Amino acid sequence: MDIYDLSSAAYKKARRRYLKTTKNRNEDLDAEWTPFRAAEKKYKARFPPPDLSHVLDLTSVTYDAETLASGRGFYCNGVEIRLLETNESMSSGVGKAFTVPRVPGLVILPSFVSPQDQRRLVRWALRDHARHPNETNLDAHYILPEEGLWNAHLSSDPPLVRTRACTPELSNTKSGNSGPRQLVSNTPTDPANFQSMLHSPKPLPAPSPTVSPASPTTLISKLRWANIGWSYHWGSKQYDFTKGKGHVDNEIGAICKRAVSSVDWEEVFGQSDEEGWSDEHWRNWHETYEPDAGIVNYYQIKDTLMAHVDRSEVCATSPLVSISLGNAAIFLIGGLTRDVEPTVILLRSGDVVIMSGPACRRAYHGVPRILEDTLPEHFSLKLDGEGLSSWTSYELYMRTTRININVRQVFPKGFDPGLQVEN
Ligand SMILES: O=C(O)CCC(=O)C(=O)O
Ligand SMILES: [Fe+2]
Repeated sequence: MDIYDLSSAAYKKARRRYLKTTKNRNEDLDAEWTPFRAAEKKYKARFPPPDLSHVLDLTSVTYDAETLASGRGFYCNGVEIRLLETNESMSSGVGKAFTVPRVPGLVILPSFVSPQDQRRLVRWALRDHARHPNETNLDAHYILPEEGLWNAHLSSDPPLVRTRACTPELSNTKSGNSGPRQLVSNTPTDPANFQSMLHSPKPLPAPSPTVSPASPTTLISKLRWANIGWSYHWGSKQYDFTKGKGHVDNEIGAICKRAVSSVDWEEVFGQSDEEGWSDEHWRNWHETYEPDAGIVNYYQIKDTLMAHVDRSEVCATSPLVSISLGNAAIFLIGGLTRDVEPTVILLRSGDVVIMSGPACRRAYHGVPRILEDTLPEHFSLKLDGEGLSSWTSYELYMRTTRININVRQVFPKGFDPGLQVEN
């Protein structure tokens, strides 16, 4: 038949028809997509590269005294924002706090963490935190080295990291029997487990006896998260309080508290007419805020975090503080459903985002894109009082990485979950 002759008119006609219907089908699919999904798709696309002209970039924002005196919001790349702290002269956004009226309760503090502190936090996240007793995504499969994965990776004679399934002496122990956690075994799109959506295009190996021992250097590139404080159970999407209250690093806690107390919450509440905002508890955040849980996310350049809501905390309105380090990211934040068009925000190294109050704490958000080659210069420079050689391996890792330290408060301050917990 003519249709099998690639040069025939019949074939060409059929191909035109096929392309047309496929295009229509794709357009139908696009039409079904929620605004949130459409934005994810747009910013995730490698080609053509996304247009960033509608992305809120607070380090480049400028404003004048007149605008500020008027008390009105002003626009950055089409996104309405308000400045919380007053400043008399024309100034840049660095060192200030901004709100986004479309997302009541969202506060952004550009460059809140100094370059030195950013590097300290990177060291902490890799060397001190991604190791026992803090759970990581790798624990499902591997018995991570006693000295920590990062130290093993740097060692001149790195040990091979053994797998759980291949370790006979552990197979009868409680942890051996409990099997690998569900997180890594879920497919990236499994809605039962949002953190599984933090994925690379090459998914982590499924937990099975066939997982092979690996070098610490290979595993470092597969590190995706490490738990902070109260242990989170990914299968049930609940905190597992029986595991005891894990420690929240003092410096992390201090940065989060400093961020929360640097904000004039009266002003934030005053901008919103949302029901419940006048509640005393929220007004007194700066006094009652005490972070007790969280996660460190380690994104490689092609990783994404799909739309989700962090709803497991008992304190449904207490601030969630999120610190960005390394390469910049596109952060989307919408509303209570995926039908709300998200605001698109560029998060750079050192930026702190606070998600607070009933609307913002239950808003869908996600990270569809890490922007390659956006590691700030201060990650490559020699900083005073810090040995350059010891920093080089961190810089190398960070060239293709974004780290996000995401800190929450599960319980109101002083609340005792009333469990017999092991420490
Ligand atoms: O990486 C980010 O900026 C956000 C991470 C996040 O939303 C989460 O860990 O729940
Ligand atoms: Fe989140």
